[in-house]
Amino acid sequence: MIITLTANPSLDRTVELAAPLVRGGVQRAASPTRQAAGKGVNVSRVLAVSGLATLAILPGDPDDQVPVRLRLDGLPHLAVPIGADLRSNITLTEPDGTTTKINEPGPALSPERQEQLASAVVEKADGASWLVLAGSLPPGVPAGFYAALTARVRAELGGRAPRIAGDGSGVPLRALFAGGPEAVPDLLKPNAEELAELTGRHDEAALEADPSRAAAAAKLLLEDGAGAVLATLGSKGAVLATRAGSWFATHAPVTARSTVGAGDSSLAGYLLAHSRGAAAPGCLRQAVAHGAAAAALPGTTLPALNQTTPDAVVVTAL
Ligand SMILES: O=P(O)(O)OC[C@@]1(O)O[C@H](CO)[C@@H](O)[C@@H]1O
Repeated sequence: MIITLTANPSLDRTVELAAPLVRGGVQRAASPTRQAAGKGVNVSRVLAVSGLATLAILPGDPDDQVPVRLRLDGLPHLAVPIGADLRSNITLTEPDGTTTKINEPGPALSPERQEQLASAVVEKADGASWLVLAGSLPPGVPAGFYAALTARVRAELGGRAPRIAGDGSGVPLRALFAGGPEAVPDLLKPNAEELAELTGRHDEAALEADPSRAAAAAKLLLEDGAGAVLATLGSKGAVLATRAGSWFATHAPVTARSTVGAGDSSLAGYLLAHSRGAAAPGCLRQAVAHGAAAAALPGTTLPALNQTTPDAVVVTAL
């Protein structure tokens, strides 16, 4: 069982433009779609569609659009009521695959709601194989929320605690490394921008352009205690750094329609392969195959295992 926590879920609204975006103009949308989403929800969706047992934990009232859609979609989830509407995030895609995203802050979570969410996670994580802590934190939630939860899960569950993966950006990820060794995740999944921000090593473009630089930056996070770092590098592929070695993987070119959810799909691909006993290069291969398949799909549409092409991925040791 893989548990995901999305502290700040969203209703993702995607507008596919039939022509390039004209700022200040009026344009007609080709096909608007709405999907219950957020980083952890997306990871759970990819796992579920490929047959892995998963539970998505999130805040949300029973009649909110996000839990309502999750029920209709049949995705196993646990929504902790918060008495407020969840956010709606907007994605604009252009014909050349350019993806523009506008994310709302989300509703504030009171300390009482935060505790309800955290205790639901501790209860459900008991005996799970992985716990994924993913996405931004809504207003009112302290930056150290994921770090404190990681340490609490390990302290309360001891040997029954799952491995913990962190996926997201900015302050909550940095806090994982500031919270002492017991808060550092087993797996971290930054993109190039997040890796640059976390390590202060190079800028995003330099890391995307040069896998060895990305691996060197990822190794700094291993020195800080992370078990493994899966750094996604957009259309270039991804780097996996572990104590046993580092690898770079790249996929044959795909025509991108929307990159939303590509990173979440990569993480899910990694977890799928890991759950099936694959070694590190095999986990990286499936991560990149899932990321590429997601980029070729519209909006926040996410791929099943049989829509991915791991044979089109080349993995090299660094
Ligand atoms: O604002 P956050 O929590 O960082 O990211 C939220 C989000 O952009 O992440 C997913 C894609 O990774 C989308 O489904 C969702 O809208």
